[in-house]
Amino acid sequence: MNTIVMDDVAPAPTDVATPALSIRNLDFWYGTNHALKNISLDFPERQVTGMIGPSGCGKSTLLRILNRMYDLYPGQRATGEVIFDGCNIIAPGVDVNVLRSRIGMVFQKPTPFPMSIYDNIAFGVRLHERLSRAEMDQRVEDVLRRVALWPEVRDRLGASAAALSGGQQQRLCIARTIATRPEVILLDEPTSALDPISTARIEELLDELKRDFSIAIVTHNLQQAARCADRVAFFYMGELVEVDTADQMFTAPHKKQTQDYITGRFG
Ligand SMILES: Nc1ncnc2c1ncn2[C@@H]1O[C@H](COP(=O)(O)OP(=O)(O)OP(=O)(O)O)[C@@H](O)[C@H]1O
Repeated sequence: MNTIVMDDVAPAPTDVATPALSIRNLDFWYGTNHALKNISLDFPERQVTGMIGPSGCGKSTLLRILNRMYDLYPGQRATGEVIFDGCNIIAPGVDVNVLRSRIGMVFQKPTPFPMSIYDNIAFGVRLHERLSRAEMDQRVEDVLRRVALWPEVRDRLGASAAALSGGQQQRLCIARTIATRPEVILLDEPTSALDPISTARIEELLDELKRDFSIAIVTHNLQQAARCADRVAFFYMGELVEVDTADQMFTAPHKKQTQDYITGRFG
């Protein structure tokens, strides 16, 4: 297992049995725009955590913090702690390449690399591991089977990934993400560009993947959050309003803002 850092930190108090990730007192700024305010949230191991809330409430911003995507942009700044494997991953000194192999990200629009189906998967693996050709072939097959894409592509692994359908491309992107064997998978509205059948297949896949991975998903689709998530966090204007089990959130949320949002009174 590659290590990310540097200084260990004391475990944070938590309300979940085993958090894969713990956010404590997190603030985030885009220049002077204070986009996230004092967020504390745990992501339980091997569960799906759904993040919901109206447009602009900070869901995607939070997801991008979790694998340090904001590092790429000057003027964006986070304070607080995100504890992963005993380290604060937003502190200086973190190896972001290792971090991104252990906390993988899948985007809204399928973003296969402009290369073959095989190389889309092998590319990231080669950055972190030295596998023989046979081992790499096996890794590619394993992850394509895992996302239920193998029967559709086994005879054309050398073909361009761009020739796949949108739903197939998104499953390839998930295969690419799990190929480096991360502990956490972040998904930012992964089905919003897909048809209902492709969406259902991705949702089934999430249910299967949570046996091995801890998953955080941002979605605008409340039915999707109810179907896929074990826990749901509701955000509003940069603040975390409420987090609870999906059952509780969709049947009897504690806060009025949550209730108004899930019953469609705003958003
Ligand atoms: N690159 C940026 N520069 C400046 N402000 C930004 C940037 N990206 C997002 N913001 C602002 O940060 C806040 C949170 O945006 P974010 O995209 O995280 O919200 P969201 O809940 O994911 O919205 P949506 O559901 O529409 O994707 C918003 O006020 C938004 O305008």
